Amino acid sequence: MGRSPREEHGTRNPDALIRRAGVRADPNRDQHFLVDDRVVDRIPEYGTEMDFSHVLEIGGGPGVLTDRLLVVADRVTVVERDPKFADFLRREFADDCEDGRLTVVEGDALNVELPDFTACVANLPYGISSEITFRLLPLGKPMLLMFQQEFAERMAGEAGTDDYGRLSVTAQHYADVEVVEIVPREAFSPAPEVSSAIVRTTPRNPDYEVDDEEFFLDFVKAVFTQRRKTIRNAIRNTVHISGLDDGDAVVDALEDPDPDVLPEDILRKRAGNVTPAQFAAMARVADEYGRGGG
Ligand SMILES: C[S@@+](CC[C@H](N)C(=O)[O-])C[C@H]1O[C@@H](n2cnc3c(N)ncnc32)[C@H](O)[C@@H]1O
Repeated sequence: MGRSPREEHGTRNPDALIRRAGVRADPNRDQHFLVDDRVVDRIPEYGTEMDFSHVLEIGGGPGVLTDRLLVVADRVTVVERDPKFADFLRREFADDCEDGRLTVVEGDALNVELPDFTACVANLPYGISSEITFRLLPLGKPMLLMFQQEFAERMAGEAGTDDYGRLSVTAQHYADVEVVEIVPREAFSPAPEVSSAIVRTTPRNPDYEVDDEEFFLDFVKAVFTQRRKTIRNAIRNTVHISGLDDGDAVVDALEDPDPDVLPEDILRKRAGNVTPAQFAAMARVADEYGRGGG
């Protein structure tokens, strides 16, 4: 049928793709391309439970991952900001574009309109890791994303560990987050300064209740800005961030918390030891006693 070279030769070789693209990678524009075939081959394998009918890829570059995604997905939409790479992807995968199996969207992944995708798989531009992740997570789709290792571990961090922080609570509010593979610098060209890690996110409803999501996320952000302080002081000192009208009233209400949802010493704890469910319970109290003059 004269389809893509994939059908005759299997998947495309990363070095050959980069050579054919003929564009020098610019690390200042978050361009670090995967060159280790074994890593690229494993990425979709972490998503065997995912619905790959329409996969979104952010940052296609020379198309190493795009090529693998076209093997496992019915359809792929790739967003690429650099016009030279977007143009290359359209040429290199011309057959897939013509068939409607690949759509190349040229633009900034933070602003473009995203399609109605079923899963997202990407070796992300690290400069926008946080912003793009929090654009995608609320959409409730499963994802396999490559991050800097430290960022990945903070996303997956559990209460009581060094990695646990605002990023852990907010990411895990939307999904279960697992680090599935650490990827060494040498797997990329040019090699980035630090190791990377592949994260799998599986959307879920949290096992706690939040009435006002925006306030909950602001409250978590506020308290973590003072992670070395006790919760008592952190709540009082950060009303300008959490948006509370009366931090003292919240502290008073938490002196004698509901033992079913909060430990009696919650005010003496520090943010790093407070679980997401406990944050949610505190946010409910804060909402009731500390907002709107209530
Ligand atoms: C880390 S590279 C990954 C390339 C390729 N997927 C791979 O694994 O080899 C990130 C890619 O994202 C592109 N990029 C950077 N910022 C972007 C943005 N804001 N929106 C869309 N693409 C972006 C870069 O041009 C680059 O091609």
